[in-house]
Amino acid sequence: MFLVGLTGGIASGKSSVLQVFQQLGCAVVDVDIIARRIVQPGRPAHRRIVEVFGTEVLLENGEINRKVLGDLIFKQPDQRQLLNAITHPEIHKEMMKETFKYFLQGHRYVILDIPLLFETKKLLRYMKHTIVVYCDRDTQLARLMKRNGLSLEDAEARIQAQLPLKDKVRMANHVLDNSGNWGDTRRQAILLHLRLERSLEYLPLRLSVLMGLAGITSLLYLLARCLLPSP
Ligand SMILES: CC(C)(COP(=O)(O)OP(=O)(O)OC[C@H]1O[C@@H](n2cnc3c(N)ncnc32)[C@H](O)[C@@H]1O)[C@@H](O)C(=O)NCCC(=O)NCCS
Ligand SMILES: Nc1ncnc2c1ncn2[C@@H]1O[C@H](COP(=O)(O)OP(=O)(O)OP(=O)(O)O)[C@@H](O)[C@H]1O
Repeated sequence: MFLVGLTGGIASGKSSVLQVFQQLGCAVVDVDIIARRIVQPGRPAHRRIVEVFGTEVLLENGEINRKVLGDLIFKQPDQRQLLNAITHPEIHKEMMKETFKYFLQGHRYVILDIPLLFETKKLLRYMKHTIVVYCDRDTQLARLMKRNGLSLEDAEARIQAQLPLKDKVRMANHVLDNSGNWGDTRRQAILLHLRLERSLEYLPLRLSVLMGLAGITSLLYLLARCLLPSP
């Protein structure tokens, strides 16, 4: 089994693209969903968040007030680091569990949507392929403001909290341009899926060619030893 890391910028279209892969039958892991699960009341990360950030970041029902915590951490890098230090180890544990479950189910590869794949770099070494979902900055800003109902200032703060998307494009093996209409992005994702599948077929083929070559070499060696007179 191999792993494919899907990443991009905030609101660049990662979740939408992940859904396409899921519809095509791929095993997918969505880190944003895991990040929401591990901060539910009663979980260790929830307790740590309240200890560090206080009860001001809670809703009346005890759940995390994501708007308040978001406004805090996207504007203050030191606060963001504190939150990352609490949540990331828990997120990684859950990610590994979900990926292992897919491995046991016999999936040959898993696509993981990891927003901070290139920022934290920790998980990069496990990825055979990396995909960046890109869109130009104005489109990203407009989609983020619309989806989250954010002001220009708040949306810009969220984009600034991550590496520039253009840098991520340079680091990726595959890039999906989601600046245009959704149909176009969907087509790009389907084509990439076919390429990934082909690379899977290629692997066993390459392995059998190598094993065949090794077999022929050993055979020739044995023949040479039998036929040639010993010194
Ligand atoms: C700050 C929180 C409460 C804001 O919640 P909100 O519902 O508004 O956003 P959501 O969780 O849907 O995340 C939306 C996007 O924000 C970006 N983002 C989230 N956390 C971070 C972070 N710590 N640093 C930079 N970008 C981030 C990602 O692109 C993510 O896809 C939440 O994002 C959170 O708990 N973040 C810490 C966990 C984390 O690092 N998640 C990112 C995946 S590793
Ligand atoms: N090609 C497109 N045309 C128009 N709207 C789009 C397109 N792609 C995505 N969107 C919209 O842009 C918003 C962001 O998309 P999406 O949630 O998939 O991004 P994301 O990268 O997963 O975001 P986040 O980083 O916050 O998790 C959504 O409201 C989505 O419906």
